[in-house]
Amino acid sequence: MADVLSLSDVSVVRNTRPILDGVTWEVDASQRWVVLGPNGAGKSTLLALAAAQLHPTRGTVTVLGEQLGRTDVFELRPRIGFASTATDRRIPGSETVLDTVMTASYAVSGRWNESYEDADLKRAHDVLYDWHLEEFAERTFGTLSDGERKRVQIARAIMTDPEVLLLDEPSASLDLGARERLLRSLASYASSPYAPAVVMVTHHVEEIPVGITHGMLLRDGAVVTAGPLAETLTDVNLTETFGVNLHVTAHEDGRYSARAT
Ligand SMILES: Nc1ncnc2c1ncn2[C@@H]1O[C@H](COP(=O)(O)OP(=O)(O)OP(=O)(O)O)[C@@H](O)[C@H]1O
Repeated sequence: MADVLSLSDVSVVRNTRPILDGVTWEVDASQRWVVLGPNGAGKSTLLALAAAQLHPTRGTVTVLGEQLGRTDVFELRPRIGFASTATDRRIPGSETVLDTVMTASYAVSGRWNESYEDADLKRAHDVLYDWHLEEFAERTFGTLSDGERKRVQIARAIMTDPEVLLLDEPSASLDLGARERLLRSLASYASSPYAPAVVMVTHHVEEIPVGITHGMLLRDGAVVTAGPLAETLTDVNLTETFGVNLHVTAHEDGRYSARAT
């Protein structure tokens, strides 16, 4: 069994409709995955299962060796780094960037009465430095641009040294410069031998950072294909996934682009 994520014939049904349908997937600690698919394909639902935020209707989901439904998710969640639009909404706008990142140690949003260790403070400053956020440490989260907020969310997700990092559309809504800077930071993170397994969701092959090793293409809640990235990102697979004739180009620097034919 894969040591990070293992899904066996998993379905999630809402209003009698399967929004994930018979998904089987294994993720190892050494792998960095991208999940691609059109709007409504079920990507965020898949990530919510991996983040132990959701239980499957059918099938089994094992996260970091713990089977959902048979484990205390409140003990499991601190081992998972998760950044998504939903986690963004939970961060109070009045919180400083430093506190936003540091409160991750206590799996809370919003500083209250926790007492922080010096080690937490040092770790938070190190993470802010790595994600080019030092100058924002005392700024409040609500005053940041979209790109800065995305970086803070990722910094918060990795503050606790998670065993798996899950990122839902980390570069959505960013301008070109902010997207490229973020992709460079993600590539540098993903290429570290000390980084945990990474799973990121995106709509665009242009948003896949260098260093991603595996890909899953999802359409209508079902896996079109999954495996090593270069084998997954083919014209035929992308065309089937997105429902338009697509041509994908693998660039020499490890990035991808795609356009309709
Ligand atoms: N609680 C729910 N009740 C009913 N339908 C839901 C629920 N949650 C999600 N869905 C539906 O399930 C489908 C998959 O949603 P999901 O957010 O996982 O897709 P996605 O691939 O992440 O989409 P997007 O790219 O647009 O963010 C969508 O059609 C969505 O409307």
